[in-house]
Amino acid sequence: MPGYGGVPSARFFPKFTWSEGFSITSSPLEHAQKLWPDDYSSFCEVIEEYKKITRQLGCRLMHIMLLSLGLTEEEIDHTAIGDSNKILTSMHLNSYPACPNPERALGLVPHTDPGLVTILYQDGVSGLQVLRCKDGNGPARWVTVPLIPGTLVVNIGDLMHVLSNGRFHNVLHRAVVNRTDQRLSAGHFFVPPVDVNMGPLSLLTTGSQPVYKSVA
Ligand SMILES: O=C(O)CCC(=O)C(=O)O
Ligand SMILES: [Fe+2]
Repeated sequence: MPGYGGVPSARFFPKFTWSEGFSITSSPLEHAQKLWPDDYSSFCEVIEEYKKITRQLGCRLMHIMLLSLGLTEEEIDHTAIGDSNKILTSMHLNSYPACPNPERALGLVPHTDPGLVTILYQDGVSGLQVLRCKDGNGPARWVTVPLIPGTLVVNIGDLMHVLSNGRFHNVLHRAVVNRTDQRLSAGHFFVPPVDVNMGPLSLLTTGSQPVYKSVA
């Protein structure tokens, strides 16, 4: 749902979620006008500009990812995400206020992003964690993503995992909160056009079984 609100998946999780957010599907104008009737235009301008630039970045990144899988430019054109003009995106702005009891709360429950890729901006406070699988150094554990000023985080979503036949891994992640600082983040989510079937790229499954079925 566009506009101000909480995180829908929070209902299914035993811990309290300590966050609020603002979802933007097309233009933020209508909802921003309601929240800040006298002072919405600079917010909308910044969001539109950020969306435009990160949209180009996300589409370019996905193109490079497909090239890295061995597809030619022509083969990319024929994939479900070959026409970048048809890629759909939405944004979610997250606020995690300082929390008096951070051990008992999470900002965002563990999840994978459902789409292709997500470009995530974090302000100056860390809190994003990814689940590192069990390895020689120990059992599965949550690892905080280091906050590097001036950088964006790119998450691989479920549909990119499927499209690449499991070559690009979607990552289970969550957001933790802390006692002293509010944290802000902004996710820009990329999904395929609505009318396409998403399955493993046939070029990646010749000679072997697709790991995933197509999803509509
Ligand atoms: O706030 C964060 O660092 C994570 C946000 C996130 O995972 C999401 O919005 O899907
Ligand atoms: Fe996420």
